[in-house]
Amino acid sequence: MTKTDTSSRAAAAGPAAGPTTLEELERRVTAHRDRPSYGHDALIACDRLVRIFTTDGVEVQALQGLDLLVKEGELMALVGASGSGKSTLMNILAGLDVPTAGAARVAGCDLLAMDGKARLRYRREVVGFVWQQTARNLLPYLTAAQNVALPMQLKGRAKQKTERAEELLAMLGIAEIRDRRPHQLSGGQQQRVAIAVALANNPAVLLADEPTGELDSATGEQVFAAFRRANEELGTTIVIVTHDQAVATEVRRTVAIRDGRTSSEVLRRTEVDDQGKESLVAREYAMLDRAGRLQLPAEYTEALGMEHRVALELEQDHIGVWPDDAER
Ligand SMILES: Nc1ncnc2c1ncn2[C@@H]1O[C@H](COP(=O)(O)OP(=O)(O)OP(=O)(O)O)[C@@H](O)[C@H]1O
Repeated sequence: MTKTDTSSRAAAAGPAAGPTTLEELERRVTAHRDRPSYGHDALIACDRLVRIFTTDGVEVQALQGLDLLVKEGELMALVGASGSGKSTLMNILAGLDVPTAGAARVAGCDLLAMDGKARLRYRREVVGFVWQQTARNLLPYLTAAQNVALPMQLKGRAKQKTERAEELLAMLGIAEIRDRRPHQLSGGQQQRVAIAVALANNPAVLLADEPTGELDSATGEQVFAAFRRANEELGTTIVIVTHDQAVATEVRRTVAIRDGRTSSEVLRRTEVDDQGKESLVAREYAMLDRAGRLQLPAEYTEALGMEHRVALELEQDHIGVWPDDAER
């Protein structure tokens, strides 16, 4: 696609591309200037996030300008092929790693500007996390209730800790295992205790990296139900990285990451037909990044033989993308 190509086609596209008056231009400039900043109302806002790893002189760009907004109270899933950058993003959001460039803000905390003390407070109080490896989430010599109480003790909330630990275990349906140590629990029970631990200090965000990865599907469902419960009862914002199709399709929003960027999103909503029958409707969206770049799904471009150059047409309510017709 060349510039001339786009503008000549756009010029032919009718009213949307019609002549522009000075007033119209001024109005657009003012509207642009007065626009709220990117992600101003989001709880998690990643803006052109870059993470470059250098090992033995070789650079790997794990995140290549990733944009992501998550609203307060959302329960959403992140999916993507191995190596696409999911864990890198989660480690940054968890405050365990620092991005190379870009901006990332979680619950008002600037993840690039925090000093060591602020980072520690962030990890203890603002975010909670649940890892795939069940053993990584819990201390083996403490009981379930003691594991849940520990983060509160570290924060200096020793008084309420026993009561809150029991409340959380009960909410997640595992009150009866409070006095057992991790090795006396099933994988699913361990992950539910891990969720209670992560929720102990009432974090703004709960992050989970493949939390059902080591579990069979029935147990995975129970663990996912515990996340849903936490989201509904406590209003905690939850981001789950998953390969598990069942989890990915159970949430209202699934964001796909490809080559270190968010590439597409599936939104699901419940529709009620004339007979009052409910059904879940899913729609896939492509992501337009802040530089105006769009990743077209490979199966679409391959089906139409689109490779390097495509033709664009601006219409009143959509933009058309056509295979290259320059040589015809
Ligand atoms: N500490 C590191 N040092 C060097 N390269 C790294 C490091 N961590 C991640 N990478 C590289 O960055 C890219 C993204 O890795 P990441 O672990 O974020 O992917 P992922 O989507 O979580 O994959 P998976 O689903 O397999 O866990 C990969 O190419 C990986 O090899």
